Amino acid sequence: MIEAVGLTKRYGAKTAVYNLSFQVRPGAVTGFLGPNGSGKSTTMRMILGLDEPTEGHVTIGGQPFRQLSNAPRRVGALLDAKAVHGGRSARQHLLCIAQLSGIPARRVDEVLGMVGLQDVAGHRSKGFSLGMGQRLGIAGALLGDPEVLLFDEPVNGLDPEGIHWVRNLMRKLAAEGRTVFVSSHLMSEMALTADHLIVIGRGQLLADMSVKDFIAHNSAGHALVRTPDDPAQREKLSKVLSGAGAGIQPEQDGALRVSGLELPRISDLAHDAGVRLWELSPHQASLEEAYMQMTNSAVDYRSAQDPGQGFGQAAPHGPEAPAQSPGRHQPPYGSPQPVPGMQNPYARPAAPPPAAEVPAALPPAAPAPVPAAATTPTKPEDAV
Ligand SMILES: Nc1ncnc2c1ncn2[C@@H]1O[C@H](COP(=O)(O)OP(=O)(O)OP(=O)(O)O)[C@@H](O)[C@H]1O
Repeated sequence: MIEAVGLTKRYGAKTAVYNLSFQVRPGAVTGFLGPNGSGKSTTMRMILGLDEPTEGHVTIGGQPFRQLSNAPRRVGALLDAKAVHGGRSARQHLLCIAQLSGIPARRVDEVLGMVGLQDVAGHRSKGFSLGMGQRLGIAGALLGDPEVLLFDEPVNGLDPEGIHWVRNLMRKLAAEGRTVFVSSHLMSEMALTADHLIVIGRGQLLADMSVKDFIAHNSAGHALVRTPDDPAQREKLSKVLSGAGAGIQPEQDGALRVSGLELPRISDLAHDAGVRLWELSPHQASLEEAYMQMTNSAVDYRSAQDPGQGFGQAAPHGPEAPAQSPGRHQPPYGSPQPVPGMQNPYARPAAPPPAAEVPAALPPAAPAPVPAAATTPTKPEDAV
């Protein structure tokens, strides 16, 4: 098991990770999610003893990585697939690691076979594609047959077959009882791969729960309502539903996105108003929508022209949905539910501040405010 307690990392004035506490348990794939620059790699480096925490600590099996006996056989990691001597062949690269770690040379051919690189084992890695490089990195992580595995963006650059293969590999490793911690930007992929999620934004913990609970707690479910193609009918229904407390958002195809009311109530109100419905369907937010909703204010680097802007946002009209009864899994067509015991430091305030403003809920020692997020598509350090 990996356990982080109050993990904080500051680089000068920049707080990359702030007060992170979580556990990564064996026998499951735990997805590590967060927008660019949210502190995922920094956290993984601290787990692996490559960076010293400013505050807090992190252990693997109860001990800091650097104090583990026989660490290469207990922990395997893929952090940066490009960190390979390009002049060496795949086999030579893995042999070097094996020799340094006291791992028998025969294991090299085993892992080359496991990742599908056996036919190019003698080729120099500088000629490898991005996907082949990822496979070589994964082979390096598997070399010591470790019980704890960390993968930073393992599907980066892989084709669909490769992504499918990584998914199955992660699940197989977890089924064998290993601790598997995987960071990814691909939400849809995490939905298929991970059992549990740890989500961070600007270095802080946003969620630590099962994939199922994450969607249920963070999705703003809504109903799609379609009337006959008559603006007067649509207008009439909008007024009636708004009057009953619903949030209404017109869709481009003429349908209405209705939040805050149960489907039967929408149906009854439409019937009482004499408006016929051609469609009344529930919409369950996907993991991607739930994630976008949660991290929306925690995105450091956003394109100035975001075609997905507005995606997953709360409906602009009407009051918030009434509080849901505890224990319900699916919020019925309302706003995201607060997660018990979990504070979202980036929760959207009632009147959203300008993009570059610091969210009001941020604690004093939180990461520094982000400069001009809406116009800075690249990391500040990239410009140096
Ligand atoms: N050595 C460093 N010196 C200064 N700042 C750093 C250093 N390493 C990371 N940072 C900053 O800390 C923050 C977190 O970076 P980190 O690479 O951990 O994020 P990430 O979630 O892995 O991002 P990405 O998904 O883009 O890889 C970023 O703002 C980054 O610029």
